[in-house]
Amino acid sequence: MPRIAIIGGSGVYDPKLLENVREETVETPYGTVRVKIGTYKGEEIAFLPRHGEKHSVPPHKINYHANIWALHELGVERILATSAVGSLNLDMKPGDFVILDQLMDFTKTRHYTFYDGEDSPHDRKFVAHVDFTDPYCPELRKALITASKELGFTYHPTGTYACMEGPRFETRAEIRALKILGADVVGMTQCPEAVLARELEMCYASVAIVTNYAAGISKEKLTHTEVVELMAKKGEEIKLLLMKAVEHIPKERRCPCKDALKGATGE
Ligand SMILES: O=P(O)(O)O[C@H]1O[C@H](CO)[C@@H](O)[C@H]1O
Ligand SMILES: Nc1nc2[nH]cnc2c(=O)[nH]1
Repeated sequence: MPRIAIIGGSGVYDPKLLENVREETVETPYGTVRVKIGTYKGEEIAFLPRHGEKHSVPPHKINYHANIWALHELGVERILATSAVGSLNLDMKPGDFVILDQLMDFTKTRHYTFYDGEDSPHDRKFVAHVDFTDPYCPELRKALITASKELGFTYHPTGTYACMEGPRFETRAEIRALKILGADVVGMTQCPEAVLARELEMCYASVAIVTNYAAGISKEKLTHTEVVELMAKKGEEIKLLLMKAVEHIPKERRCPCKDALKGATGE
């Protein structure tokens, strides 16, 4: 049973980092999910490409609920995710790794919780308001930071991610506003993926890979081609980083994630 999962974002579509890969189909109250499961140094790891293996699912159409619920069903406790981002911070250049520590949600049409009371399509029909002060697991962030350091990669130990609805890229004015609000990088997938993991008391952290400067900062037109091309170039490093990070994940969970529902339901 995999304790750890990797969710691959743009450019990270296959579990080439794993051996003896099999596929499991998981039925969830939100739909069916196919999850690859393999091993790395004897540790079972689940892998899920959030946009599908052929990048056929746009960010606003990803079934985040089914994905996170399926990983929970498989017994996953810890999720490491990649996300390709635009940078608003000149110190965070294309090719840099950013170990996210904060996020702001500017998405518009998404469904943000598992806890819809009586409308919930499962037996968790209670109301829950989870703490999200620190949206990323401190233990997983530490593992990603240690791995980045050990591998000698150019990385930033903190970064604030602004999640936009997409699928379009931002306007110049939107990036100007996000900069004032303190965003370092911008993407389209961390919300609701991060909070859904927290709602099921799973640890979640994301390593953002800067693929471009954001609209109005970049001198060039923004293209998804540029994003995928840079992610392909960084493929080997991303694989090394994720695997090294897995080696640093403590067996014992001593983080607040595992008790996220304590106090959240008013009980
Ligand atoms: O966040 P990931 O899945 O890496 O994808 C990023 O890349 C796409 C834009 O090129 C958007 O989906 C954005 O969120
Ligand atoms: N929203 C958004 N997502 C991205 N993913 C990679 N680059 C970008 C960007 O500039 N904006």
